[in-house]
Amino acid sequence: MGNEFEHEAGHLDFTVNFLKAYNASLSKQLDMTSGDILETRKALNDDVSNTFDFEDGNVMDFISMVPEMRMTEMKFNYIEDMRETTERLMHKPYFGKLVVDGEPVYIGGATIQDNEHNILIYDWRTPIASLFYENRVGELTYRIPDGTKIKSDVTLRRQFQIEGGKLLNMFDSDLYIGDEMLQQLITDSSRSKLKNIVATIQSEQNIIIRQPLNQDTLVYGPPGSGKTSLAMQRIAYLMFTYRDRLKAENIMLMSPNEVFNDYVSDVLPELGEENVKNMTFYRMRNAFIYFNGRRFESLAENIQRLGHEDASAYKYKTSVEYFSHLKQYIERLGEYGMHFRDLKYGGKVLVPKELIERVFYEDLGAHPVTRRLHKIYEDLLDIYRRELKQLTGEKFKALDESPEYIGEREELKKMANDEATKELAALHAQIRRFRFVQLEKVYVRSIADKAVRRETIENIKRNDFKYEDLAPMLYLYIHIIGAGNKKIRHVILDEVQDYSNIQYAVMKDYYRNATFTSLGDKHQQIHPVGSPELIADDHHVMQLQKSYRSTNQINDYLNTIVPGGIDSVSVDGQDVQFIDVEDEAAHIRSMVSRDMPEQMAIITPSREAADRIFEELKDDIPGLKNLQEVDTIYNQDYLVLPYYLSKGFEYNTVIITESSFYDDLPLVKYVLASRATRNLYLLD
Ligand SMILES: Nc1ncnc2c1ncn2[C@@H]1O[C@H](COP(=O)(O)OP(=O)(O)OP(=O)(O)O)[C@@H](O)[C@H]1O
Repeated sequence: MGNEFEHEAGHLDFTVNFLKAYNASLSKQLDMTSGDILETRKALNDDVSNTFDFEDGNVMDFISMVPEMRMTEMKFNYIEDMRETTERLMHKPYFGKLVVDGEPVYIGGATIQDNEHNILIYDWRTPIASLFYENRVGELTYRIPDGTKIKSDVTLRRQFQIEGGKLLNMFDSDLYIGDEMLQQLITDSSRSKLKNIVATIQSEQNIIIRQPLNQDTLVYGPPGSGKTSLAMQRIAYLMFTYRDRLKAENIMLMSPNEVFNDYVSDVLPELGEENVKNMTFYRMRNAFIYFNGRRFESLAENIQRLGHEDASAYKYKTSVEYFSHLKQYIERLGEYGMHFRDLKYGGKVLVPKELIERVFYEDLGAHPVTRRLHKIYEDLLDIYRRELKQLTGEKFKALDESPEYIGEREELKKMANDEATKELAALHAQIRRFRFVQLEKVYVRSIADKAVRRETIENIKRNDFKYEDLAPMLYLYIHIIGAGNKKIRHVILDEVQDYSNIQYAVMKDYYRNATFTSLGDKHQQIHPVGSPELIADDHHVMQLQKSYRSTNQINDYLNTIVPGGIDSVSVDGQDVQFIDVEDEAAHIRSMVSRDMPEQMAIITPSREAADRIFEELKDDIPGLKNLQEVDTIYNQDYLVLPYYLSKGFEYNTVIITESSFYDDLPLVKYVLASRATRNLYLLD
């Protein structure tokens, strides 16, 4: 082994030196290329005057220079990318090695070739690197992009611990007896944000990461099984494997809340990739200008309200029965059930709703519903344009005749047009936003339950839309008026159990060019009511079993809440502490004065309780932050937060206050307790 270690240390030195030299030469090339770009730009400035002149031919000069400029800039970007990659790799060129059919294969963060095109390092996402994540040696196979399986004889699998370009340790796993690197990572709680797991991806996780792009995948797994980590690794894998057609702007990460995006934001840059787009279900409504000015309850407000209010409307609107009723209702809208609003302007009705209805059902009756509405939209825009023209004419005449306005005719015309446009802005907006369709009424009529319907009407009158109204209303909009984002090709959706079937359908139908990777855990329910299980028969469903986050003691406790939920792959720690206290703040104060944890989350049963305990502790715990519903920045080691904001995160130490609050909400308790990596305290 001693010799082997020296041999590997020597190989590492060689690789690091190569990377350093490569990096230096790239920096030089970069200077030269940026010089070229500056020169071309200067030449352009000198040769082609600012005012293009076709006669002079300088427009043609300009056009002829474009391809060259583009080539130079592409070259610049490529060199810049490679320079960044070599910079990143210099500190840790690789983390693993295989010997495949007698040849060494080093695996790291990017593929690097030497001057003779020998591959020094294989990117972890290349097909052959997949063998590394089988976590064993022997006769193994991997798949190449055309689907062919390649049989290989793997005689060595080695993991390296490398820091600052120096080899610290290495482990051979010729027989899989446990992953020492993984154990070391599990005990590392030095960072508060999610980290990448590229060096220790487990074989069941590897299969999920490498699922093909063209299918919908649904992954279930217990707390700590790496779902969020996989989501991020999978994005990196997809961007690499399908790089010719999938860029960061084509991938959407659907997050459970706004802070979550910040929590995961380090992973992709660390893997050398750009962060992708992000969205929450609640934020999706902003893309529908119809709903501007409508106030929808947020998810956090919904959770708090339904903690103590009757939830029958919520249950009805998230039910599978209502969803199938809604779909049937939409199908019949072509014959009856559409509702319209008068198109009004300045207190007078310009186009009465009866007329719109007649055009919709009679004149355009042969077309699909969405087509009919778009035809009406065009007709109404024509009417708007006519009104604008007429009003502009009247205004112009008035200005022209007024002795106060002396100006050029063109100036007066513009003034008249501006004034008329302003006056008709509300009319224009009604049309542009499709407000002539009375979507609220269509929605209300789709509700078969009388009591729920009555309650919904009252809420709508007060402009008080509930969270559970959002999904059916967006669904109606998408299917009646039509809306969608065609640019997104893949959606990664975390915490899938938190979405109802209607919500899921809204996302699928809105991102209609995208396939989905959805991940979640049926047992992690933070909502007091929850939603029926997702029906996703057409998805490729996969199940994770093992959990890597919490100590065995915490996992044992979690298994008392959901028996058999977790297969713990972890380390031992201290027992879970159940503590009866008079004064929770005083207890926490004395706890941290004895021993300040590296990170800590104090999780409370409500916003009020969070505010209270924060006030009591803020002077004792420097840097303590009271996490808010609207926060978008996660970066904090000491947090107080109400339970419904804790989704997806993890902390070295978790203190759950007023823990008996969750006695009737065992699945909420399950989520909160599973946030702890090392120490869990349940106070009461
Ligand atoms: N293969 C792995 N190697 C190292 N660490 C891992 C691995 N898989 C998961 N982890 C670690 O386990 C912890 C839990 O991972 P993650 O948050 O991705 O799980 P999750 O399934 O999304 O959890 P939850 O459903 O509870 O939110 C993280 O600290 C992550 O780094």
